[in-house]
Amino acid sequence: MTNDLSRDRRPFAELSDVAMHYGGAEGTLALEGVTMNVDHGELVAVVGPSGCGKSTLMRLMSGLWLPTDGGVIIDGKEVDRPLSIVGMAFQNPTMLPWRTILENVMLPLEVVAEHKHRLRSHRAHYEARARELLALVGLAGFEHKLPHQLSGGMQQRASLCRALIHDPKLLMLDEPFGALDIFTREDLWAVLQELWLARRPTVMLVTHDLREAVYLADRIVVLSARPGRVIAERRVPFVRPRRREHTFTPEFNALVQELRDLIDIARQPSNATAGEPEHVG
Ligand SMILES: Nc1ncnc2c1ncn2[C@@H]1O[C@H](COP(=O)(O)OP(=O)(O)OP(=O)(O)O)[C@@H](O)[C@H]1O
Repeated sequence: MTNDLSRDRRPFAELSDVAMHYGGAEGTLALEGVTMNVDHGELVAVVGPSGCGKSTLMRLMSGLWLPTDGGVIIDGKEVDRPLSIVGMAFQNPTMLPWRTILENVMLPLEVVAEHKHRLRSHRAHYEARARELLALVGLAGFEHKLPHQLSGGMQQRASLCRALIHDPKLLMLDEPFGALDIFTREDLWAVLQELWLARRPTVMLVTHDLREAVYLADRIVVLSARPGRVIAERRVPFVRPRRREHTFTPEFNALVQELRDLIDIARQPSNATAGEPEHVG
């Protein structure tokens, strides 16, 4: 009992002095000295200059790569292999073109060993869950369409459902709305917020869009230019659910501007090896 309680008090994700060196000593140092925690159910956005190691951070947290230095602990366990408790969505929704939207959403249940068994015995339950998610993102009635029959924004909605179908404890979103027009993107911020509020998975969101980070995140982590280090963190104080009209308030825009200034500083090469991160909020 005591152990369970103490485990619950631990952050959900703990990164300690993490470094990632691709291709050995002569290769690319993508991240260095990254130390950060993420709480259970927290939505953290990671921003930083292009190529600073944001996607690398996501790969290390999901166990797709192992760090060359330091440690990553997720949900109390050292990460030493790809995690099955992760759901992922990327800039490109990568739906399998020959499968219907419903079949694409169900895909993670078929490929992750521990879910395969459950799918066999509880197919009706999972299919109902897939339909429920699709309805939540506005895709009721499109279950039996093929991906090419949907717009990019609709495919991205479906890919969020696919990332959530197995109720992952950790949702990794790498530029999920980067390829979409601004109107669709803003619609999907609201959709994502609703999905997150419904079940509260821990979410890591990589984005180049600072308005997106401020709209969605509880906390924003700013990385330096490569090798990426945490140079600042900002807590986002705005109440939820956030709405589009909030993005026009002076407080919202002041935070976006502050992040923009931090990234400008981060982009200067001399700041890639800045010292202790600055924590605010
Ligand atoms: N598999 C790999 N092998 C070698 N180098 C890699 C690999 N993946 C990434 N890198 C390098 O590591 C650095 C960080 O890449 P990463 O994709 O993590 O950055 P990013 O911040 O996500 O980039 P962007 O903002 O452009 O999406 C880059 O210099 C990249 O070229």
